Amino acid sequence: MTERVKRARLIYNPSSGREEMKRRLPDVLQRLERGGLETSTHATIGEGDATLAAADAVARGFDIIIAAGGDGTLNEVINGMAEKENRPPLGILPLGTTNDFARALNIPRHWEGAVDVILQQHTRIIDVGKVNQRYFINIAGGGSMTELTYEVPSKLKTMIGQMAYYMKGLEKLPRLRPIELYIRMPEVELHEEVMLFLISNSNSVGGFERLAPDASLSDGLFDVLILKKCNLAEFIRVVSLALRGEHLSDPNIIYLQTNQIQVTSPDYVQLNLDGEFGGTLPCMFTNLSQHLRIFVDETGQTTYKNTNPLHLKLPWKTKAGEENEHDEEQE
Ligand SMILES: Nc1ncnc2c1ncn2[C@@H]1O[C@H](COP(=O)(O)OP(=O)(O)OP(=O)(O)O)[C@@H](O)[C@H]1O
Repeated sequence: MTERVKRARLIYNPSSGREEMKRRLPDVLQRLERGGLETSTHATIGEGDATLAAADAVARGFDIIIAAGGDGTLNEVINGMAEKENRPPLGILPLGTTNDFARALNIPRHWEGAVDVILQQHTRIIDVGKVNQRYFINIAGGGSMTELTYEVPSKLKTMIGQMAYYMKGLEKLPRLRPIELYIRMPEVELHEEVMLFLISNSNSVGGFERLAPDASLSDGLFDVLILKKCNLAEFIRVVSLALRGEHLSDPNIIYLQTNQIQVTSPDYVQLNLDGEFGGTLPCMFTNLSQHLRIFVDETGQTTYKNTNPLHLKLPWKTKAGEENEHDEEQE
């Protein structure tokens, strides 16, 4: 009996990164189709649209959802899926500016490699963070500099990419100020003046690849990093230590793991969720352990080596119902 062809819903943000998806869409669709995935698309039109599109794709019974764009688009898609009972596996085409989450999962930055990872159909189950009624998969945070990611205008990111974040960061440096936080976890309670706090699910955040070195995407725990009140010189020193992954022993840093954390403040504190504005404190963060399946490369290596033709082991039959040749990928 011929296996049913799998149906995928590709939700893409045409404005992400350097607008690569606009140019690549026909190639992406052709590669997915040739790999046996019958794919329809939804181009997002603005904030929140990817959430609606993802919820709609779950309701319509798609076998696979694919999010193409940056961390913001990915976060919106997850928000449309996380509440649902039957959550199809999620593919990621990292076409944004930073793509922290894809980096943490070793998903190739190149569109062909990323499509091939989906076609291999190997998934990894990961934790999802819930904060009040919203969700994140990579990081939540508040305090100095954490507003950076949503304050940088999309146009500037299209023009100069990652550099836009550095420019905005420098602009904000002289205005650093501490916030007063009450932090409650099952293990400990803290009352501190802090520069910033980060609640991380992965170890790759904002281009800092060793920010939370013990973070695992599927251990049911958040890694909590708190930078205590300090002056500008200390702040810059800790940031440069963090770039090398050497910040954890600094006396200004508190580093903990937990599955639940409540954060309140008498100050007005905005929240950053996966790079997007996520409301304000107070917040309760809960780790939804092993909540979502994501397509990743089985070997942990980048699969993309060359352009066409496809030389993949496909775990399902193609649209025509033909057996796959199970070619080994070739150099
Ligand atoms: N058609 C659109 N035009 C402009 N903005 C859009 C459109 N569709 C969605 N958006 C908004 O763009 C935001 C940011 O997009 P996304 O994160 O995908 O790309 P990016 O900002 O380039 O990358 P990164 O987040 O990795 O820096 C989304 O959260 C969404 O609200």
